[in-house]
Amino acid sequence: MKVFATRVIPAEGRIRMEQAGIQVTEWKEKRSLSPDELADTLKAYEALYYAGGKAMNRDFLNKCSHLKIIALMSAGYDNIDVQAAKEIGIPVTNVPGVPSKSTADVAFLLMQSVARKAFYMHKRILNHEWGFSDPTANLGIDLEGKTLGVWGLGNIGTILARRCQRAFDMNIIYNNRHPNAEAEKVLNATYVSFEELLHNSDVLSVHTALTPETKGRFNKEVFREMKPTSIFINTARGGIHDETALYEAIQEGLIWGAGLDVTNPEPMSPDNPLLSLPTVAILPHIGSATAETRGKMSLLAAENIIAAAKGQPLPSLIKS
Ligand SMILES: NC(=O)c1ccc[n+]([C@@H]2O[C@H](COP(=O)([O-])OP(=O)(O)OC[C@H]3O[C@@H](n4cnc5c(N)ncnc54)[C@H](O)[C@@H]3O)[C@@H](O)[C@H]2O)c1
Ligand SMILES: O=C(O)[C@H](O)CO
Repeated sequence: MKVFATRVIPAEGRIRMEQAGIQVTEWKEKRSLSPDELADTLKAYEALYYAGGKAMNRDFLNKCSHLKIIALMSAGYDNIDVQAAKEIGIPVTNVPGVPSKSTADVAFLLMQSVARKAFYMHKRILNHEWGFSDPTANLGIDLEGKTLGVWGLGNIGTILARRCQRAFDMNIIYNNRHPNAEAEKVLNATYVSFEELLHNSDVLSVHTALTPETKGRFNKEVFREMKPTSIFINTARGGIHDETALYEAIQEGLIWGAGLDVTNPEPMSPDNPLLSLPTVAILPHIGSATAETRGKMSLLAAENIIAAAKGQPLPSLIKS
């Protein structure tokens, strides 16, 4: 089988495929191929190893109906029309659960960074503005004993909740499509309505997928319902919050601050006013970016390709 990868992929995954006799070609340029360029390129391949790039809509998928598999090297699959792929007959796989710990760690990092204005303090040092002696200056917020609200208590939300409970003895509330009895038992978490989540969270962390239902959900009206001392965290997808509304909400004191690993669009413009706020911490979508996790993600995507080549059941086929 001949596989085209949309980026240079971690060696673990590439070597695994090569050992299985699969020929892997990687797109090595920094710019992403346009959908038309990618569709043209794929005429010479039987499988797509998607490690980032442009969104894959029905029109693109129709042009690639010969593919035996599209293997995503991500947990999220909002970048592809899975329903269209199913109708066209292209199986799509992802890497569910593999990036969860590393991504929960980034959410944990962001909430502490916002609570203590860490990114802003770093910028001040670079600007020769170290010298604060006033005991009322530089004040942050303690997280100990506060309430973490998780929107979407799945793989990542559950790990974050456990981290917060162990490190800061935080109380856990959550809202999910369905109550999660197992998590409630392990975390002593309480299921609440979306409105209660907004009203009662000191830190509100978003972990749902980006879907038509979650898109733009965190708008000005929603931020208005949150505590003025609360911290908004999003490591899921930038499309879930409205960035202008988020900026206004912090400026107007509707919430205390925000930590984002995902923005809308990506990359975020360096001129975005959010970047100038002391209680904001923004990272360039690095949730899964550790050597260990990226290696494991690349391996599971490779295993899916190998299974497709052998005509075996795919380890992590997206069914919906
Ligand atoms: N920043 C990163 O690098 C990074 C890494 C991995 C995943 N992600 C993102 O994080 C998301 C979550 O990943 P996960 O592995 O925890 O997924 P998951 O499927 O295990 O958990 C998502 C949870 O959200 C719930 N949910 C979905 N829609 C909802 C809604 N409208 N209201 C309430 N709850 C809803 C689901 O029931 C589920 O419990 C992914 O979809 C992906 O977009 C980001
Ligand atoms: O969904 C994921 O796994 C990450 O966001 C990387 O795309």
